[in-house]
Amino acid sequence: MKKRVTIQGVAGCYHDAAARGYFSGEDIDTIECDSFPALMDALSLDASLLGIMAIENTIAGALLQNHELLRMGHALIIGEYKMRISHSLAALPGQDIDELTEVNSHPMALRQCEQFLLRYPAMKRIEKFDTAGAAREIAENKLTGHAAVCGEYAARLYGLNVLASGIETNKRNFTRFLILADPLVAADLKPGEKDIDKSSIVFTLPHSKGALSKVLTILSFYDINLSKIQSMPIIGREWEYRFYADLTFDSYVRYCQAIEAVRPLTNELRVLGEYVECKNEI
Ligand SMILES: O=C(O)C(=O)C[C@]1(C(=O)O)C=C[C@@H](O)C=C1
Repeated sequence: MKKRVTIQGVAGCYHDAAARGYFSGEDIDTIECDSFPALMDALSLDASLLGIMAIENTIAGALLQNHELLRMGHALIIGEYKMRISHSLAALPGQDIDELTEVNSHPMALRQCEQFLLRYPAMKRIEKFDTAGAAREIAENKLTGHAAVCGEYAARLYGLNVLASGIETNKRNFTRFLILADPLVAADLKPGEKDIDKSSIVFTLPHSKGALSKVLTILSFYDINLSKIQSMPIIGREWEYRFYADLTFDSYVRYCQAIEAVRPLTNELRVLGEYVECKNEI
């Protein structure tokens, strides 16, 4: 059966491209959603849907709210995809860069182009729900004076003219996306144990001396590499934090042992998914 993947954004956005990249060789349908919470709602209403969600970018940093959405939702991570993001400035054909008064895009995309945009103070930055959506709106409503920060593919798809390309602050601009599925579907699509080499977990810690250090020491004892750790404040429990960690490892058995060893030292430990690390970084 053809896979249906919910994306944040409209046709031509980076989520669309990442979904097609992850499932390359397969004919998939992408389902448009206008926000990350809407994407999670769509996943919880239809267990047959898959989802794709950006989680961090090498220039703009983590999408913090998406960590919380993952924790609160019931979908599991079944894979990840890292994609090079290259932005263009696109406007209606015939428009000159000096005529532009407004630039529209996804907040993460605007942040990734900060230095380029600083050169054009006359252009007011307006956040939109996605890059391709911003391009489509300009094209459909014939908005002169407006530009979109979007991918070249989106500019072409909606008939806009590219005024500048490669406008991201740093060329090493990558976004990491997570592939999500309902737990029942995840059980079917999940890689075999010998292929799993990455896991994402979330936990809280008691407020005691060395609590985090003890967890990290145990992980290291089991040869688990901590590829990322992100803390988030716990709302309602002032100055307490929740930790999101990505673990990479060679042995699934050792990883399972490590999880059981750290469990008694943590509170509310939850495995958000076990999957194959994406190696297409460069
Ligand atoms: O607006 C888009 O095209 C998206 O897919 C969103 C998004 C994001 O959420 O970070 C995806 C990748 C880029 O980092 C910029 C924007």
